Amino acid sequence: MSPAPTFETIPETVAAIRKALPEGLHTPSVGIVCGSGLSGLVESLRDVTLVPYDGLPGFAKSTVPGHRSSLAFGFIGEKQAVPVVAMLGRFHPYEGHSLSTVMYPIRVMAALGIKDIIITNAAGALNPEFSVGSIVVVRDHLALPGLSGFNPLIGPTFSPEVTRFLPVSGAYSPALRRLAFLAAHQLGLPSDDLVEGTYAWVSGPTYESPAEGTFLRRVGADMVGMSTVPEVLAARELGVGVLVLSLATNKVVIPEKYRSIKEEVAAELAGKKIELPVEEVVSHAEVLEIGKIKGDVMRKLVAKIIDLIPESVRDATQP
Ligand SMILES: O=P(O)(O)O[C@@H]1C[C@H](O)[C@@H](CO)O1
Ligand SMILES: Nc1nc2[nH]cnc2c(=O)[nH]1
Repeated sequence: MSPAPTFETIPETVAAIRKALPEGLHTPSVGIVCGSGLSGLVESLRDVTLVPYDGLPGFAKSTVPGHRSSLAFGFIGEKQAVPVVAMLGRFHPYEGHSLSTVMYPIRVMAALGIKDIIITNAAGALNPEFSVGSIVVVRDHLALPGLSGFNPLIGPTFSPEVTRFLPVSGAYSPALRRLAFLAAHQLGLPSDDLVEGTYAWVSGPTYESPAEGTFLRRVGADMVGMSTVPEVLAARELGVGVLVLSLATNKVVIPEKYRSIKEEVAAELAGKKIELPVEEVVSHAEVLEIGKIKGDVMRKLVAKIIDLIPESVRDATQP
């Protein structure tokens, strides 16, 4: 595991990034995090400058297929040219990265000047009403590792300026969530394409057992994934407005009734013909495939949302 970066290295990282950038991109106002298979969001950017993570103090390398390892700086928007920075690839604790490493790029983007951040991820749908391909505007989270002793903010506070006790009841900006639905309307997306829900953060890298899926659904989660919440906390700690868009790449297996091998054997011994159920298995390849199929919709949505953020909001710290 790379040594956990601290706030002391931020100025050094910011200086290294700015050195690689043309003048107009030194202070991006919106950050984007591209989830698994969603690095194509970068195609909305104009006049792109890529800054590889390699060589940036405090940055690690993403080891997950579907995650590149670069920051992309550029402009987005039809109405206005909004300077943005996108993370093409994120860090996950299951890769062996410390939680400080996972949060570090968010803290660097805040130091560069972002006022809002749009965090995307690929996640499993627990809510039976959601379809594969639905985009979920996250309204709340269940931080399972946080509740069990691995809150990303445990330890010395990141800097002397941030609060020790961060409230998270309003972490997901209602103003930005509203813009997401307005943007979907303006793009003419079918109403079922964009839904609202609660994201459960688990450590991974295993997908959920049927009992775990059942448990998470019963305690109120609509989606489950292995990222995002540490990034949300890091952003909120620094007053950055947060919007999370979760792409439902698969349905989590939640059995109505467990298959009974005992009953199957009894039926077989009694000479009865039985129909064996098809076993559903989630795979990262399937996750990436849905990312590819829905990537263009996600890209247009993110670009439209950024276009709709009024300058007054981008220039002020979100409530
Ligand atoms: O980085 P995200 O949260 O988009 O990636 C999800 C969670 C795991 O990293 C991976 C599992 O398929 O996709
Ligand atoms: N934990 C978890 N993460 C995912 N990322 C994409 N799909 C899934 C899933 O089903 N479970």
